[in-house]
Amino acid sequence: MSKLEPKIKAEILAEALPYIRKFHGKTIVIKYGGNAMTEERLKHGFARDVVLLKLVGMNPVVVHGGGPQIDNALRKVGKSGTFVQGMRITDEETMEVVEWVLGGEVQQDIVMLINQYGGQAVGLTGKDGGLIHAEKMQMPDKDKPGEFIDLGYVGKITSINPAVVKALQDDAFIPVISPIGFSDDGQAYNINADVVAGEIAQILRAEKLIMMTNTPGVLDKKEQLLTDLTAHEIETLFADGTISGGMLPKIGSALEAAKSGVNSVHIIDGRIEHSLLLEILTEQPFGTLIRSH
Ligand SMILES: Nc1ncnc2c1ncn2[C@@H]1O[C@H](COP(=O)(O)OP(=O)(O)O)[C@@H](O)[C@H]1O
Ligand SMILES: CC(=O)N[C@@H](CCC(=O)OP(=O)(O)O)C(=O)O
Repeated sequence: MSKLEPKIKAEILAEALPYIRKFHGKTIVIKYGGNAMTEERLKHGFARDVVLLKLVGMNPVVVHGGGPQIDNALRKVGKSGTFVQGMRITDEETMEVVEWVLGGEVQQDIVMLINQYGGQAVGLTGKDGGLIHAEKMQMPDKDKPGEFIDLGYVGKITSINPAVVKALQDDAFIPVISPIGFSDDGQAYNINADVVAGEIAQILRAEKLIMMTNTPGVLDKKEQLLTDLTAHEIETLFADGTISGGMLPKIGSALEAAKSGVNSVHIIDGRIEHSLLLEILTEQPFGTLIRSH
């Protein structure tokens, strides 16, 4: 940016005006994936962008992940992560690690950085204000019809109470949500962060849901970026195996959010500096747009 001529810099800033006006007062849910926060430079850029969005009048709500960070912590205690359809099998010891990595380290790191850049972030887990109620997830076993795979303490969201998030937004705070849900008896559950982001976006009637990850967006079998996907095209990608691993819950949640009225849903490359600003404040198409039909 500093190498650009002043005229071009000014044009880029002026280009942002209609978007600032359009999204003023609107809720933007940002899923910040663990794969997009592996470098310090990216984390700082992300925090600055979130603060900028808040200062120009938008209401960013951050839902963070931390899959790679959980993997690192598990390695230190001699464990390795096992995933089934993008969900981590979570035994009791893993759940403890998930709680301190997500609800502790990762969340507090993001809160601190946002505050460092002049924002007022507040970290929440599902326990705070009864935000995320969950129960044990039952995942059907594809190979054994009628049977389920035991994923341990992986949670399915039963309800979301957005009151605490709304109160914080009204008070100029930036909520930073960890994907940990709780049952009535106080059991913690590990929930995929894409699923939480999708449901939070729906319940808050967000204008936008942006999922920041470590690919340019959704890729086809030849690794080419798919800039735009309809529900029907997504079904085909699921069926022919183009989508796998962590992209399964991501696209599933993105599509659900689009169908439930979130105006625009995007999967973007969080490894590109200021990718959030590029998506929200410029004309340039960026990543994959998920359409409801
Ligand atoms: N069709 C696809 N297009 C892009 N990425 C895909 C696709 N299918 C599977 N993936 C995988 O999904 C990953 C992103 O999901 P995930 O690892 O959960 O990231 P995050 O931490 O951002 O949620 C990519 O790094 C890639 O390995
Ligand atoms: C059930 C389940 O898989 N939970 C995820 C929660 C973190 C997450 O979703 O992180 P990313 O967004 O970085 O992938 C996990 O344990 O990795």
